[in-house]
Amino acid sequence: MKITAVKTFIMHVPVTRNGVSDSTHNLTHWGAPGVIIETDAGITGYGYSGTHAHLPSDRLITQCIETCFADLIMGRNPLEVTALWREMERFPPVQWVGRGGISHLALGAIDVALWDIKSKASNMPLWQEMGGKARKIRAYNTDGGWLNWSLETLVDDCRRLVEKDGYTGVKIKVGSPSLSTDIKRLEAVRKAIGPDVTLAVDANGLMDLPTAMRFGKYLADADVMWFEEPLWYDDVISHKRLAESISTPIALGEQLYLPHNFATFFDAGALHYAQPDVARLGGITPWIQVADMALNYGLPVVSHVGDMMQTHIHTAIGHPSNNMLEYIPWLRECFTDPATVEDGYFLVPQQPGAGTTLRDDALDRFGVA
Ligand SMILES: O=C(NO)[C@H](O)[C@H](O)[C@H](O)CO
Ligand SMILES: [Mg+2]
Repeated sequence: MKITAVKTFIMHVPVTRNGVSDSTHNLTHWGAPGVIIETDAGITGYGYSGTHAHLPSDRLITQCIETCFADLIMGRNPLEVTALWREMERFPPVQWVGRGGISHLALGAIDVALWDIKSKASNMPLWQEMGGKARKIRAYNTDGGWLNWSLETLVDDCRRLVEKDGYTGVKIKVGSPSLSTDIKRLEAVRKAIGPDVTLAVDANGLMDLPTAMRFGKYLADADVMWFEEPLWYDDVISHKRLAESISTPIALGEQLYLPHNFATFFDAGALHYAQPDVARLGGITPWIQVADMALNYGLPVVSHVGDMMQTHIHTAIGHPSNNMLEYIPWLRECFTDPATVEDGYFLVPQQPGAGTTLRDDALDRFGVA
């Protein structure tokens, strides 16, 4: 099989109530800069990364695909996924300008598209291509917990997700201007959802170490399952100190671009829930490396969903380190096989491929130049 065409796209899709915030970001749309790879076998692969729909930087990602990586893979056999990933990841001119960031968001889109082709060529869903078997993955919902929600909306949304929609886990954003506000919101949500529902909090990297340490007591009292991205993303030492001073487990990974970054955090004992994201790490190929590492440290993987679950529901089923996955519904109308939750668990995808095949109308509806 040979690659015959590499075409890029950018989609910007509206988020819930047309605007969500966490401690660090405000966004009206989710960005999906991606790639469509055609082959001489008539099999087409789709892959994309996840951004905050900032068009100039989205264009840097698609330009990196078009001008830096496309020539490396044109005419090549797409089934040689790990070899092609290695060549692109260690392509000297690109490696020189950035191991991580834009080059890895671009690489991730391509690698996912190649795994999409590989799975379609085997006529299998990716989770089966990875050697997995059909199994239930529990969902937790982030979409009711945004920091710009009023206290009333936050409590109503989280209660509805549990009582009406059947979720057994929710996550809320923290990192308000004052810790007392975070504590009030945390306690109100725990009261509304009851003691048995999984509750996680996510600071998106905002807090300093003493504030996060102070918050630890309240997290324990509210039986919070994990404290996500409490501190600045690259600060291994402080995460290690925090992990040693509070009882609530630390979760992070959505901002880590390299398997080596995870190795450093694992080795330091600075995280407990690993959240690798194929859309940020450079694809499924390095995601498997990180998930294998986590397994051997006895640490669970609960991926961040920069892809809005389409590929991560496959990798979660396909890798034994995963039993749970984030759910955010924003991109469901873009795909032929949208990730779906019923009674708190993800349905097992049946279509061959990596879950990334676009509906015919997706680019007309959400495509931006
Ligand atoms: O942290 C997250 N999930 O765990 C969310 O992806 C971010 O909050 C969104 O990208 C909005 O910035
Ligand atoms: Mg997060």
